[in-house]
Amino acid sequence: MRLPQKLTFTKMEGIGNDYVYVWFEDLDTPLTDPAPLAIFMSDRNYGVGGDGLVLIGKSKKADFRMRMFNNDGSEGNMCGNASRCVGKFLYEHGHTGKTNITLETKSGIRTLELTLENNKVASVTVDMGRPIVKPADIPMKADGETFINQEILVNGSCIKGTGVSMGNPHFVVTMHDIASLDLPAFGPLFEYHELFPERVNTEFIEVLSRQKVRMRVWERGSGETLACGTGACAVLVACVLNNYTDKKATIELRGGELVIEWAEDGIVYMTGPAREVFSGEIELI
Ligand SMILES: N[C@H](CCC[C@H](N)C(=O)O)C(=O)O
Repeated sequence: MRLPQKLTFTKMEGIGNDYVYVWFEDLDTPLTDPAPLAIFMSDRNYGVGGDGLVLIGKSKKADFRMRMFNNDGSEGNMCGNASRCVGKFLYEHGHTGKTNITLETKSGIRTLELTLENNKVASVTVDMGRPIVKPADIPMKADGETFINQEILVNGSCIKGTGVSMGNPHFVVTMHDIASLDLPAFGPLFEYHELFPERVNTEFIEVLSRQKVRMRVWERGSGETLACGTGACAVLVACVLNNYTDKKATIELRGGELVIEWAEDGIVYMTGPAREVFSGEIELI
């Protein structure tokens, strides 16, 4: 099935992590390789503009399915901010009347709990699954059962960090004054570090209290974004493993705040807003 000449899209953002959303009835057949479409649609000069592209469609295993692509065209296994926006899109564009939706992702089936205000989706709570901390499964080229506050050599400097996967790989680094970090220079040194065979999303954090953490993120495949949902979850998990915070905390990101809880059932829950910016139609070049 070929791509249509014109594509209807919806631009949405989850605390500033903005993606272009496209509904495809069947996510397997419409595109042989979605990467070029993701690169074009994400382009802030020649396309719609965003941190990436999210395709939404029907699923054989859950209510719906999403596939997300970073703005370099690489496919991510899970996207926390996008999953909240998908919930809002599905409800407000008439694809469902349910406020409890199951969503098939590359990292497993997630549950979305929509909170309505005046029949609009005000916030969404997502079951983000169980964190993975064994280095081989993150994946990281390191032995052992965990990689907690251990050193890696970055550009000649020893940097301590904690490895966590939320379906996608994360490395959490505690620093002073993250606002002054030159992320465009520093971020790629982690993203392409030899320790991470599938690259990595890196979070740089300041612990403000046992209930609040400030973070910036350099995302695999998208660079610095204003927010990263899976990253916020990885930060909470890393902070609990290092006894920096309680098992529920507010994560302050450049684009806004997320409440993350690592519950007694072992699942990490993320709660936050989702917003539709505009919809439109674009001629594919
Ligand atoms: N760049 C990530 C995917 C997007 C994650 C982030 N935007 C989120 O909200 O979780 C990766 O390649 O693993």
